[in-house]
Amino acid sequence: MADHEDPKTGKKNKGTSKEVCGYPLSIFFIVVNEFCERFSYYGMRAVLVLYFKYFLRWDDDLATSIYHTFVALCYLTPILGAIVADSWLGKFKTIIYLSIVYAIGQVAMAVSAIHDITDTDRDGTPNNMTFHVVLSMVGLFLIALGTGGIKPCVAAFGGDQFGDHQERQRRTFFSVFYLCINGGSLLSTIITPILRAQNCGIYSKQKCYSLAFGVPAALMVVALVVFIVGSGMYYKAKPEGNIMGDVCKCIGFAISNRYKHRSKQYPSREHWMDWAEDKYDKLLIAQIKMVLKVLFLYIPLPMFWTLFDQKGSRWTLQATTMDGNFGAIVIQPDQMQTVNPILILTLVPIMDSVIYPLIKKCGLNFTPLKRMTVGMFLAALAFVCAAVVQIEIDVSRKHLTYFNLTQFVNGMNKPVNVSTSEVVFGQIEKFHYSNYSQIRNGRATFFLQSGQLSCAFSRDFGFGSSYTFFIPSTLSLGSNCQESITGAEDIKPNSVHMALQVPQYFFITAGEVMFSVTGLEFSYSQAPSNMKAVLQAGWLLTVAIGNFIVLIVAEVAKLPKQWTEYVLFASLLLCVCIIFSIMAYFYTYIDPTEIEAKFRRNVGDDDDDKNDKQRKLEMEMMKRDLDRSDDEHYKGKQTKM
Ligand SMILES: N[C@@H](Cc1ccccc1)C(=O)N[C@@H](Cc1ccccc1)C(=O)O
Repeated sequence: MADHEDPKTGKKNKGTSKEVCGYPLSIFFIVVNEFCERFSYYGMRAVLVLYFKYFLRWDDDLATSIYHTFVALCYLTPILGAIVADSWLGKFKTIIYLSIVYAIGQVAMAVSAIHDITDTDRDGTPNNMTFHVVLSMVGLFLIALGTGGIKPCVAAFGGDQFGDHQERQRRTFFSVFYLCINGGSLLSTIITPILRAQNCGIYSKQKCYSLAFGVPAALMVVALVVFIVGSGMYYKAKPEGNIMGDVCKCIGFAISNRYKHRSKQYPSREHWMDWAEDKYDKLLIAQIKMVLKVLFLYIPLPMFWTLFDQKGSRWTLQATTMDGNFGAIVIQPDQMQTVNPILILTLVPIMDSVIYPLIKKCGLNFTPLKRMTVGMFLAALAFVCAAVVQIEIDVSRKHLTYFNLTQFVNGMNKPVNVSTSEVVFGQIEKFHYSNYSQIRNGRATFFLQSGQLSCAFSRDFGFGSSYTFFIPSTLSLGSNCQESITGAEDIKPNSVHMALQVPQYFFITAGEVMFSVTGLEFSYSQAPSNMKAVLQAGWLLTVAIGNFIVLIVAEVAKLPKQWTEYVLFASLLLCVCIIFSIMAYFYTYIDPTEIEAKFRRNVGDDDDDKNDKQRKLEMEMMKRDLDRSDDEHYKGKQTKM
């Protein structure tokens, strides 16, 4: 791509690569890269807990804690990636290097799941579990570093490809980007569990975790290759030195200088950051003000993610107490989560092409911060729906889980062994009964074996039901178990249907579209040019904090009824939403490029005395614009909430 120099800013122009329908061709490679990367991440995550539980043989508590620690790490590492990108390597190289780390991590996970490597006695189970545990932990650490590290860079790098004249296209890009994330995650959350359920192995056949991790690993390699192929077409903004170090030093100097001049004899300055002017460049101070303004606005945001991320935990647990029978198909509780990406794929185009233009036609200025406020409100509404569904479940609930309890009574004059592919009832002595065992809902096949007698029968199980099966005394070699074995329903299945969760999924996803898609673009558009990735990382940090709040609130509140916890979260978000709307009201949108350009121009004009007055005036205006949120001066370009 040929970069052109902007005579005003002195910087390389972007948005000048080959264009297709007004979009830079380079973004095609970026969105395909994101699709493959998200496939890789969500696909691996979908089977991770089961890998811990069934392959590494950890208990539920350990599996859950390591899983959440991994997810939290994935949202903390963006800061690292952003600092490396903005201060040292630039976004392009950071994405390449960290993608390699990421792919190595995925391959390590796939290798760690090959049981044959240490299965020396060839019984189908690994003999050196330490090898598998260590390799998978190393793999997960590399993945967290890779996925988190590149996350703020890819979105910001995509935004960088657009020129100033392509603001509308850039907004559409962030929507398409979000669609790709959800397309990739939807496919992978459907495919990897299917791959896991296959049997594979050299000496003995086991559930194929290596394939379930191997395919995401391959997709990560594809993501990297696609990104490299687009290399010649990208606009690559150069990193501007250790910007984070400069920012910290500048803030530190402003604070200490302000403290040194605390006496009343010194005139006050408009903004506390202005105390850094004695030593630091005005442009850097202006850029720091821009970042601080946005970061201040971020303070209430973690509460949104606190509610959002409970889809995967609380809502899935809620689904386990519901009836997932949809006639032709039976939906498992964890499969309900795919409703989110499905709705995203439908709602993003509807919002972009119908709802937002319609609102605009009605003369309403639906600014990004207004959208985010509405998004928060919708998420709170989703939790009100979840509370109503929970009350419905509590009223009608017969049983606590989506497993069904099943026992056998052996009426034969000899012992019998009963098992399914997942559960072993063990040997039931003659005229005895077995303990209750948990059977998954849906269709289950039981295998009976007693001496020469061997037969099977299948039954459908409703959610949360309990059954007793009678093995008749007449059962003998050649009997048809399907007909001979009778069952009695001790407890009726759950009666509240999983479809009732659809409204809460709808509201939380509509909220996500308004909040998350908009926030992603807002974080990009309001960041100074040299801190785009840093602000993306700040945005992702709100996700990490939101996840910690879930743990804290659930631990501290310890409410006896689940529905009251949902109401508590809805109320908290509603309060936060009101606070955010007030903060947003006082926020003035800025155009960082324009402000930076003016600062640069003024530095360039330094020795031009004729422009001195004009320069001073412009600088004052820009400073005022950054300092005072009620400033209406740049009304054309910069609007309020
Ligand atoms: N809607 C989610 C993807 C998802 C897919 C399957 C189950 C649950 C979620 C999404 O778009 N995620 C984005 C943005 C995001 C959202 C929450 C926390 C961090 C980022 C993503 O980049 O993964």
